[in-house]
Amino acid sequence: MHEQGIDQKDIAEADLRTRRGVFRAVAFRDPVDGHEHMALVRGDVRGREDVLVRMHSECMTGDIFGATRCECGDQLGSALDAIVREGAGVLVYLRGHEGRGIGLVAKVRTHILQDDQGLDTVDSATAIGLPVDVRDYGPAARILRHLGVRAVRLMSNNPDKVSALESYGVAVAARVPLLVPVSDDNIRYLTAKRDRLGHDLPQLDTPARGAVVDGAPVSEVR
Ligand SMILES: Nc1nc2c(ncn2[C@@H]2O[C@H](COP(=O)(O)OP(=O)(O)OP(=O)(O)O)[C@@H](O)[C@H]2O)c(=O)[nH]1
Ligand SMILES: [Zn+2]
Repeated sequence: MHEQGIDQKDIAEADLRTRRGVFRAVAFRDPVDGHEHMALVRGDVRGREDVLVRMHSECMTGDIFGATRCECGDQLGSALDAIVREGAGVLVYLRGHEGRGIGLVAKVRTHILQDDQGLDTVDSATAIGLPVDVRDYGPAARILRHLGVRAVRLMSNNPDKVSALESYGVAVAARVPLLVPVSDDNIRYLTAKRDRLGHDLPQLDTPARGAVVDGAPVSEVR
């Protein structure tokens, strides 16, 4: 099968100083989905088989405005901190993933149903005739290949993301939990992800809710 690479005209990179550290910011337009995505790269990742990687799905409410009903904003910060601690790694920020791929307006519609009718994150999507998850991880696989990453340690609590990335030919050496503390605001969302979507969220079981993990690569699974 012919494999589509990223054309030089569709990619540009520069150093980016952030509050969390300095990264190489690699902006690229994906040849398949046409979205502009960004990879933040730290350290030397080319040719390595143990690269700490986060594939982060765009969540405007959580990432930009710090909404507390989901844990996206905390995960974004924790993943960058983990990469800085590690000395090397890649965070791929994936556009077009808003609302697990249904878009921002539709996601906010699901919030209305969650708030007014008590539906969870799964039923609130299907209630408006939309799929629960239509994200494509091809762009992440293509930029990781472009960066010369040979295998990754994937920061995620979602086992499906491991198989999705592997289906694009990127080897996943391990899954690294990226757990944020449970709060009154996010407990409904986290519980639904565990019970309906099969995410591995052990912090929901610990009695000392809120005291757990900060995104450090605590223990690697598989
Ligand atoms: N449809 C919908 N999407 C949501 C909702 N809350 C958050 N999202 C989106 O969910 C995406 C993140 O996916 P999650 O299911 O939280 O987590 P994940 O990426 O599968 O797993 P992790 O790697 O462990 O973070 C982001 O794009 C959010 O915009 C919601 O209530 N409804
Ligand atoms: Zn979110």
